[in-house]
Amino acid sequence: MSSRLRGFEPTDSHPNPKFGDNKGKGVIDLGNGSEVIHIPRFVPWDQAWEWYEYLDKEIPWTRPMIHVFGRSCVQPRDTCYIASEGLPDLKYSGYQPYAHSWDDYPLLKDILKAVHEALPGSYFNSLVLNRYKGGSDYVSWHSDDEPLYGPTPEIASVTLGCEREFLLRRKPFKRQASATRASGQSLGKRSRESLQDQHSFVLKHGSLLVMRGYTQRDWHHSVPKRAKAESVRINLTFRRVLV
Ligand SMILES: O=C(O)CCC(=O)C(=O)O
Ligand SMILES: [Fe+2]
Repeated sequence: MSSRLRGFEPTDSHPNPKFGDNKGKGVIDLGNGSEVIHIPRFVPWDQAWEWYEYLDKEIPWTRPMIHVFGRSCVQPRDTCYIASEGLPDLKYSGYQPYAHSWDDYPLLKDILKAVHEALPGSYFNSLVLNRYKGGSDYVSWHSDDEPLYGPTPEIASVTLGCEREFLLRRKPFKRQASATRASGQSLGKRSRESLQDQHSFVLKHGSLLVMRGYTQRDWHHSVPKRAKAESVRINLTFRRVLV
């Protein structure tokens, strides 16, 4: 078994070798204008491994110092930032990543094209890459609600390599909304479902997950530590910086 397959088995095959095999696509209505789309088999298995190998080797990964709750720490995963020219700078957790050019990584342009094709009407001009070297690398609870993305950002996230759990947790309700929730018996089944406070997704090799609408305003997300995740996961989150 090749080393890249350690810990992975292709549990489902790809009958359709094209991108955007939407079979198994799930749309999850989180309520109040927030929505998640999950396409478990966005990229064919072998193609996804080619992308993984290239990115693992070619991307100038860094592990910067960040500042959260008044403390400095090393970000618990590798990262890299790509952005089109002329966009305002991204800054998060006191860190301003250097914006690399799409032109230096032609494969990223191909991946961007595939994502645009899977999501008609979308337009992404920047990309945050993450590399989780094992189960002790993680991203803690946060939302990508920086003003430069606007009030309803669409964020498309591609997973390559080791599968990891992705959690969404509703931010605390505002007073009026929680009163509505407390009187839950008057709500229909669909409304009650949409008031679920936490969702979990297993993001597999080659999958695509999209957060839309008010998901960044109303929900936090995280990729928690997992002792059993022994190998590397690369994640690409495509975003649109407003100009
Ligand atoms: O790795 C993931 O699936 C999520 C990464 C993330 O939330 C981020 O880069 O903001
Ligand atoms: Fe995020």
